[in-house]
Amino acid sequence: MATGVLHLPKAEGHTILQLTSAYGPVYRTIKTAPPRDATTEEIPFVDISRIFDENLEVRKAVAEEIRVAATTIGFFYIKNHGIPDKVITAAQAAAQNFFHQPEEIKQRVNQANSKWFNGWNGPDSHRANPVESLDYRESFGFRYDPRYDPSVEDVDAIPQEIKDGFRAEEYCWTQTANLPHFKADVLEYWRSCLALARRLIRIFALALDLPEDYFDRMTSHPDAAVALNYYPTIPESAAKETDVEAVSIGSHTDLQFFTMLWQDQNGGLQVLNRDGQWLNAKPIHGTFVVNIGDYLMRITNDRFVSTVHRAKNFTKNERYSMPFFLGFNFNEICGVLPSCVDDEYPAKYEPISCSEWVHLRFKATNLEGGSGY
Ligand SMILES: O=C(O)CCC(=O)C(=O)O
Ligand SMILES: [Fe+2]
Repeated sequence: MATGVLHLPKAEGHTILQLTSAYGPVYRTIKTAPPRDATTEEIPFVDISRIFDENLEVRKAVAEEIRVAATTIGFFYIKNHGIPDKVITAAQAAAQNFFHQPEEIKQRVNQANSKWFNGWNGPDSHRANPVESLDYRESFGFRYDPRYDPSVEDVDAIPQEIKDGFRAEEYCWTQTANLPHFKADVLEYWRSCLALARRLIRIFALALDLPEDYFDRMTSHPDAAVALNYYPTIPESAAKETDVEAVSIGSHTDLQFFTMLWQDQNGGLQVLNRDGQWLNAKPIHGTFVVNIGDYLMRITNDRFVSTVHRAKNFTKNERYSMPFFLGFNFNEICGVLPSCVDDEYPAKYEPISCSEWVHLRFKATNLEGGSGY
């Protein structure tokens, strides 16, 4: 797959990076200069305690900060997000307990047995980017289940067309029941992220000059997934390889609306800016990193950018991250948003359902994608 890349023209100090997208392979020119730390101008901090303010003008001010970040780098940190430390710590401990188990126990919940990409991905099972190394990563992922969503009063009353899109599998919990707190702690994290994401999506609506509740109906039963990522140290021998770059998770864009990523203090997340320079998005205690996904980029007519990122763990420690991915209800069909078209910029894309979108990307990836859905 990498061979096609070599025929593309390269400028001095640059190289070409191939990426997978729902539209097929795409290419970016990137600098060969080593990654450098992002400045706060490049990846800004947004204090989101203000999204709970009663005053619309205050919420609009937050939306404006998010609009600027979303239209430039496509990444920002959120602070004062209100998710209690103890919820995060418990979920991270649950992840650690899970990944530290012998392989035969993790095999019980192997994603290979799943219909819908739930469960455990073992070492060497995924390659997020076709021209980089296999991911030095294990992960555990699970998807929206209305029974665990506190905003759902009556699961039976959910319309059939929405139910048809549910992709949860209970085996994630029955096959991990040997860890007594795993299900409770991981689901508590998922629920906290879901509640925050539902508030944030209203600020995204404001940032797009839409009524604040514009996306509410489309996210009543959303494709909301958590991945627990476990990254062992990349072995030195792999780091020395020159023909293929060793990565913890290869260069990719996330697929859906937006992602909220908690990462531990080890560092390793890198974000590709518009100049093709890799920036370290260093861990900052008490924050999440939020990034725009491909679906949001599409429905904003490319105004909001879905930015390439990857992770590399070259520390001596094992690294954990816990992204929460938000998409629309699976049956929801969305075209380019009314506020993102005008005479000068007509809609570039047809309406597409969330499920079709996910399907396209999985097809393009040969099911080798990152956890970024
Ligand atoms: O672990 C990280 O820092 C990034 C993870 C990620 O990009 C993903 O899971 O989609
Ligand atoms: Fe990602």
